[in-house]
Amino acid sequence: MSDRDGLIWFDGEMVDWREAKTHVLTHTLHYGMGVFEGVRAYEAEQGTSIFRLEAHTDRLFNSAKIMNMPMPFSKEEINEAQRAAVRENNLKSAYIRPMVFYGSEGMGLRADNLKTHIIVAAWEWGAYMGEENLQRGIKIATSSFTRHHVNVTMTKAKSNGAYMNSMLALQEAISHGCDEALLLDTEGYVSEGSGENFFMVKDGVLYTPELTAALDGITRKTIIQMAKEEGFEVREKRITRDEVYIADEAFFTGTAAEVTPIRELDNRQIGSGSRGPVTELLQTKYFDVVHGRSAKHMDWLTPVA
Ligand SMILES: Cc1[nH+]cc(COP(=O)(O)O)c(CN[C@@H](CCC(=O)O)C(=O)O)c1O
Repeated sequence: MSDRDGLIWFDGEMVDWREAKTHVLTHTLHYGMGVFEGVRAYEAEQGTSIFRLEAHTDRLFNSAKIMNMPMPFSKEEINEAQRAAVRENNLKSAYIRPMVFYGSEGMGLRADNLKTHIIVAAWEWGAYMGEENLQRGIKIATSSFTRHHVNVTMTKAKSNGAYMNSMLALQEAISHGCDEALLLDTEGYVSEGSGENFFMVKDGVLYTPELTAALDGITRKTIIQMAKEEGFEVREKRITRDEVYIADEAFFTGTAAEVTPIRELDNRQIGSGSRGPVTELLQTKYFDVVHGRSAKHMDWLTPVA
């Protein structure tokens, strides 16, 4: 990722991609206290536009507040930094990574006189789990790793260190021939994927876990609103893994994953074993909105030009 042409926004300046470096004694590198966002810009009718920019920036600031990290720039400055990162790199579509970290001003857990730094990088990043899986659906397995306890890791913050749990779960799933992991919470109920929120469909009703241990996903929020606009009932409830086994459809949502159908969990085929009709309808609606093809929700798109 480090050796490429381009520019990265770093503490208020656009710097050469290869020069956007930090010292090996950077505090966040050692202790993992940092917060980040995953945001997407899409080619749209009205030009390249960032999807739900303000919602992502709000969450970034909320994550920093939860971690008690002072923010040295305003929300408006970070919104503009994301627009600039896409625009200055001449990207037609992009995955955008704002990240807030403590620098090398000190070491140790006391975190005295540390300075908060912010970078915003943007690059081309296609379908998170492959174009073919957007239709075919993915194969997942229940993880042996439990999702964070809500009083151990602050799960409403998108914090750097929380993703060791995600990486361990995803690596385990891949080692067992699966595409993704499904993590249960500390009480054994379905929580979310390593980097996605979870939905299932049963008898025409959409179900998604109560947030508790899961990240308050912006795509989750978007799909819930779109589903209700289409007349579907959406219930947030405690879901058990065996309810997923006998579901009619299941899918993940996330900025990177977008709307990814799930065809199998723990060697049990879900419904038809490929993308279901409700999943397809919501996936199509989602892609129409992010590409500016839908009259609805144009306010969710922020042009970068
Ligand atoms: C744990 C987790 N849960 C749910 C979501 C969905 O949230 P939202 O993007 O607001 O709908 C994400 C985003 N995962 C990001 C990180 C992916 C990565 O590989 O890094 C993302 O999708 O950008 C998570 O990391």
